[in-house]
Amino acid sequence: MKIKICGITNLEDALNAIEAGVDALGFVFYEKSPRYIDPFKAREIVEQLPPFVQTVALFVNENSSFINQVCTNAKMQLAQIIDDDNYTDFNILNFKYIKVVRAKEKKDLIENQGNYVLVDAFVESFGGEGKRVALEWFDNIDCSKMILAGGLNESNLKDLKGYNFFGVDVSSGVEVSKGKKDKTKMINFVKAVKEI
Ligand SMILES: O=C(O)c1ccccc1N[C@@H]1O[C@H](COP(=O)(O)O)[C@@H](O)[C@H]1O
Repeated sequence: MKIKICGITNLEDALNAIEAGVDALGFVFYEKSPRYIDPFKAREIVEQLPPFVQTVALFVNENSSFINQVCTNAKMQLAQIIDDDNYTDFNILNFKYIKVVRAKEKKDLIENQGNYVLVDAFVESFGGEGKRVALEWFDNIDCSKMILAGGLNESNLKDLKGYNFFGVDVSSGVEVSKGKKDKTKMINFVKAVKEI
């Protein structure tokens, strides 16, 4: 199962996450988030990373030229896009992307089966609040292309057994405070994923 840690704001956390064994690092380019990072500061971090780690740029209701510009400036490889208001024209994006499904009910999952999507719990602030998606909504759903986010931590990952998620994404569950990751929590999170 692939593992992404989101809300990276500094090099130390990025390197600790990689040492723990994650596949992808997320950078938040949504200015209202406490985990926001300036694109050029993100680039400085990215330039010091080892190979084979995917860099993911998170956007909330942004137009495609902004997304292209930030991904270029910050050297991002994949855009993670919340697009509730249809601001993004996906046809003119220069980068690979994954859409975020902010799940409010099981129907939201049924509609997105078979596509690579990141499923997060619906929260007014758009994410990073530790709120979980009701796991029973995934019963009888094909989760093999879904990345689950929302309220995951080292203790509740065992609940995902049997669902066959493509990946998991975490932010607050591995933090000491908003925007600062905890090395031990990241190590334990990765270990717990491998035990699923
Ligand atoms: O992390 C944020 O601050 C954030 C802001 C706006 C939209 C999304 C955000 N984070 C995403 O939310 C998921 C779930 O976070 P958590 O694990 O429940 O704290 C996280 O994986 C980010 O992709």
